[in-house]
Amino acid sequence: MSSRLEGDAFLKNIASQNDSPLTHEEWEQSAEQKMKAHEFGHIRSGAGAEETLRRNRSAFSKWAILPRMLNDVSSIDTSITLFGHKYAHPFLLAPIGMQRLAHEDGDLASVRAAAKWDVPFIASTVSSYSLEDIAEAAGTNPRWFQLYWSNNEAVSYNMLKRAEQAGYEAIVVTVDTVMLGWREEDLRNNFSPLREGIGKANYLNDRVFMESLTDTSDEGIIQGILENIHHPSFDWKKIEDIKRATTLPVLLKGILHPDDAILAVEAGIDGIIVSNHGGRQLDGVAASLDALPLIAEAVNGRIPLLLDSGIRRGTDLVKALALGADAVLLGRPYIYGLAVAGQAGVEQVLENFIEETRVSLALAGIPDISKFASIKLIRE
Ligand SMILES: Cc1cc2nc3c(=O)[nH]c(=O)nc-3n(C[C@H](O)[C@H](O)[C@H](O)COP(=O)(O)O)c2cc1C
Ligand SMILES: O=C(O)C(=O)c1ccccc1
Repeated sequence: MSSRLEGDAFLKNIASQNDSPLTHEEWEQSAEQKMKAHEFGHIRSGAGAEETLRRNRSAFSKWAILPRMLNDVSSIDTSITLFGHKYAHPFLLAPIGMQRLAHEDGDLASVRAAAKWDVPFIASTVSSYSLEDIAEAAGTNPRWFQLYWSNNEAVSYNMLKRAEQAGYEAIVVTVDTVMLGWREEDLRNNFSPLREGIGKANYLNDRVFMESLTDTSDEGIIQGILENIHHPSFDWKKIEDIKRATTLPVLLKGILHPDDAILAVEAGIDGIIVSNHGGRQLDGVAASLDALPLIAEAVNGRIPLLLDSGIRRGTDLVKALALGADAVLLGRPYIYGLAVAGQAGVEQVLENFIEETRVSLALAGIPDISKFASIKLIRE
């Protein structure tokens, strides 16, 4: 796939000869054509009646930007600093499990594409390749590790240690998935990628997990994963334990209520990812964009706020940052790139997102991200 954009963005956009999909909707359509219906359905769908999935998009169109003019935007600095690390762009790749559903090379292709554009990658607990293999493919590119708590706590702590040893820079603890949401698409198709072993790499590589099994057949391993990943007794006490167990910054992913954001700050948490898991967990909850202003007010700058669920283009990023986010996560869009064309597809999706973000920041009058306070949004 040839590069759409090289050199000056304006001239490049006009001269583009690239015939790959452009919008998120086009990538989604191409992915649907390539994939088996139940596999595509697992990625696309939300929980329940998909109210939240739809709301994640409509929330963005309810806000309109009041850009600033005459700010000299000839050079745009998109870099941000989180936990003492400087990152080139104000976005990261969201943790998405079982990427082998989309492409054989799975997470390895995604992390290589991320490395090409200096975009940090968040590896999932239920990845298709182990966190060590993903780290090796990342090379020097920054990566974070997303932890799903295991009922066998020793497995969780061992995964934390492995992530530290493999050079991960932060731990993302997902708190909205103590059990899977009511996923009607998967129920209809009787499909569970976890049951098919597509997300087992981190467990196979975990000495503590493997030694805990009485039955180490394929079936015994899957059973062990299912028993560990269903963790309804997860609570704030364990969050404090996790915080004590690692030297890395710890973020909570899946916070929507401002009071939970305050508890997170009080527990010494280093960052919050405002998220509703892409509408895949509790249906009917607020769009993360709508929860963000309340959380920003409660947290009052004490720790960084990230946001995901519904980010599809550069202008979405501008709105999220204007409402108080320090950075956003890109989810389904890069998985569709992966499904359509492997690493090259993810590279193309990221390149378009980076370039649209750059143009959007320039036209909003924001030459560098620290100037965000100057732009306003109005609610339609
Ligand atoms: C197929 C799929 C798998 C996911 N797996 C994980 C996961 O393993 N861990 C996690 O914390 N979030 C997971 N998520 C949620 C994403 O990290 C992110 O919150 C969500 O995709 C954001 O919504 P969006 O993709 O619509 O923008 C998954 C999402 C999808 C679509
Ligand atoms: O599909 C998901 O959204 C997800 O996060 C997940 C987590 C564990 C097992 C299967 C899916």
